[in-house]
Amino acid sequence: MDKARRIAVQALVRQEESGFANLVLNAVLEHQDLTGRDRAFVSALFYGVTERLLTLDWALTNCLSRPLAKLDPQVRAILRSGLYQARYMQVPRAVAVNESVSLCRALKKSSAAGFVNAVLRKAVTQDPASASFKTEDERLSIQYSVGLPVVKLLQKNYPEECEQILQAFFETPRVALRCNPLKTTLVQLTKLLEAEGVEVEPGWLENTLLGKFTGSPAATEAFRQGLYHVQGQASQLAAYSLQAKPGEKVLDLCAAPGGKTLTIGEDMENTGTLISCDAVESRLPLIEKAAARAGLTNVTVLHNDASVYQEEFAGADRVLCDVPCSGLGIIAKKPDIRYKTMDGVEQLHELQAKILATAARYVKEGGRIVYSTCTIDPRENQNIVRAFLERNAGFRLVQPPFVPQGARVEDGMLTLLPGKAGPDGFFIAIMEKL
Ligand SMILES: C[S@@+](CC[C@H](N)C(=O)[O-])C[C@H]1O[C@@H](n2cnc3c(N)ncnc32)[C@H](O)[C@@H]1O
Repeated sequence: MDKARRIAVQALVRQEESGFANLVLNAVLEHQDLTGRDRAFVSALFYGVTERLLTLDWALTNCLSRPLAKLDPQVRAILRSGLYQARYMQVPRAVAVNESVSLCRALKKSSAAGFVNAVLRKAVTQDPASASFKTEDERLSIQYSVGLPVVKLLQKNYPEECEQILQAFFETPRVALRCNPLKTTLVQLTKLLEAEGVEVEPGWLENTLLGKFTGSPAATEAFRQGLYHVQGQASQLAAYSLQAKPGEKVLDLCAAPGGKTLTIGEDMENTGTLISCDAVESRLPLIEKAAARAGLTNVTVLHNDASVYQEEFAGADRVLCDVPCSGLGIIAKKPDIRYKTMDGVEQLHELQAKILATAARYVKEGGRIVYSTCTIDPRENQNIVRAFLERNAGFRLVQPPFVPQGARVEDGMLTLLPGKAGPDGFFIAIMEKL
């Protein structure tokens, strides 16, 4: 475990210097010879610290006479990881403190050992739930470890639900799976997964299962055989909302890594034409591999910018615009999003509007567009769709084919709030061309 703690600290230092949590952790773990248990510990500690960063830093700052930012990066990471273990990992306080002190020595920071010991002993007693803050936004930000820009946005748009949403960002739900009806049935898949030790229960939609895995959901024999793919229930609902039929021409304009492409291709019973594109070329093999594993041969994967018109896409029956977005609905899965500044959102709104406007030129009469995001910022959702409909009188909103319990429907537009309607925040609008 000593090695696991050291590697987690190295990953935390690396993350402060650059980049996305998952990329940093994968890079750090790549060349390490660790047992499965140690690997899981590194991952839990690294993601846990990332997830609780503002709370941890608040507690540490209360026990320091100089700014946390001025400390040596390794010492800072040791303090954060020691405090996280004591507060959130059921590691006894004395063990978390002593291991952190030993880590100082192992990382040649012996001069900081006494300091780390003293700060951690004090910091473990700090609790934001019983502390007082200048404003309610500040309390929510520290207690739920979400940056102020995101807290303000949630408070403004969802004053009643804000705290419930923030709480939901800490929850780890069962893994949602989409059964591949081209290769198996739900009954067969259930049996196979249970035989592999996975507990399952039915999900919202006909081919959905919720699984409790002990390891990776991509490590089962059933997964290798392409009998299912992993896809959040809200995401499955977005693909289902397209109601793609066999033999049709369907476009998935922002498709990587391909989750919705698979669901749509299966709904089309592997017939017709499904054009699956993404603007990031390096992500296209993800779609290709997933489609091959699922046994789909009706998918054409293309490198394409969805905001630029392509003549060959015209005459489509259905178009999915699962546009790039701020991702505020999936914070539980991507802890980096907690600390988004929301700078540059206007450019994102422009791109989203352009993709939808371009999609509208592809769809034929009686066909439909699904516009979806994994965010709950109305500026990326309702505002984009309403502005589009104002400019395009030939389209109308269609009621969703399934409304999960707790979801909101406004003029047919569906909003799922985390903790209210499933674990993920999501937006789905279905528009039909008259
Ligand atoms: C929300 S993700 C799509 C998830 C995917 N639909 C799925 O279910 O697996 C958005 C995708 O849009 C892509 N993207 C960003 N800008 C784009 C653009 N201008 N045109 C097409 N794709 C774009 C990103 O690379 C990213 O893969």
